[in-house]
Amino acid sequence: MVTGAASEHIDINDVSFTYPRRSIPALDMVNAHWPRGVTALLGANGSGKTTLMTIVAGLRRPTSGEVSAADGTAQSVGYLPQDAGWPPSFTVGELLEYTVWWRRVPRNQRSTACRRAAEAVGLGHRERAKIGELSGGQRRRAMIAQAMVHSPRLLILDEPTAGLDPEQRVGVRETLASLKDTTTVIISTHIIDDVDRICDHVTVLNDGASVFDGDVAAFLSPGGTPASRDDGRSRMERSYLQVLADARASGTQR
Ligand SMILES: Nc1ncnc2c1ncn2[C@@H]1O[C@H](COP(=O)(O)OP(=O)(O)OP(=O)(O)O)[C@@H](O)[C@H]1O
Repeated sequence: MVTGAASEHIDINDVSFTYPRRSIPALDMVNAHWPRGVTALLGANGSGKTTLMTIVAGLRRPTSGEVSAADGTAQSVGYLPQDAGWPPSFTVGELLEYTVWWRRVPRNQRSTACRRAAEAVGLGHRERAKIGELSGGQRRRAMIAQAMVHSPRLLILDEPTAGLDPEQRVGVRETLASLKDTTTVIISTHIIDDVDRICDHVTVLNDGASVFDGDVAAFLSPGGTPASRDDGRSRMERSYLQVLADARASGTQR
């Protein structure tokens, strides 16, 4: 459960989680400190990103450890699950109106909030379109709008740019970058370019353990960038692979 703390950070302290009927923990003593701005949560399939996001979003309790957040942040969370579903007969506008209602946005701010969120994801002209009739990328953007329509202080997005075309991805990145000053945004992604463009902070999970947690500058020079610069990999990719190689060499994996 997320508890209050005086700092602006989200602090993840020794968080472990084991799914029922599983012997191996999905998260094993994870520590991270997420500042205001955009944090990328990286890691291979099955490394524990979704599990950690659901715990920070307050949807699961850790088996042990705790997550603490600045006062008020824990009550103001937006969450986009990886497989967000919604009744296909809802229109984009209805989805947003329903969300501001149950998120208790003051009545006189609701229509502005809905319009802003729809425009932020490039769906300002599609408010009357049914969710079920949107393309996959448009539907994803509608769900991002739904996660942020109440201006949460903590916005957690599980693979927000997956399935988007390059133009849409740029649009979503710009939207997230515009929230940097007011919101703690956590995104999980397999798209390293996303990290390079908008993230301030990086956390890498490997087999349920946190193997890197720091700002982008530190991520780009984890003990020296690998020697070869002609391997066709970007700086970010080299750093990511280096962090994983170091973790595996030092046995920080199961
Ligand atoms: N509902 C569940 N019940 C049991 N085990 C689960 C459940 N959900 C996830 N796991 C296991 O927990 C571990 C972490 O999974 P998680 O979905 O958090 O990883 P992830 O990093 O988000 O992966 P991906 O990049 O594929 O989305 C995996 O070993 C997975 O098999």
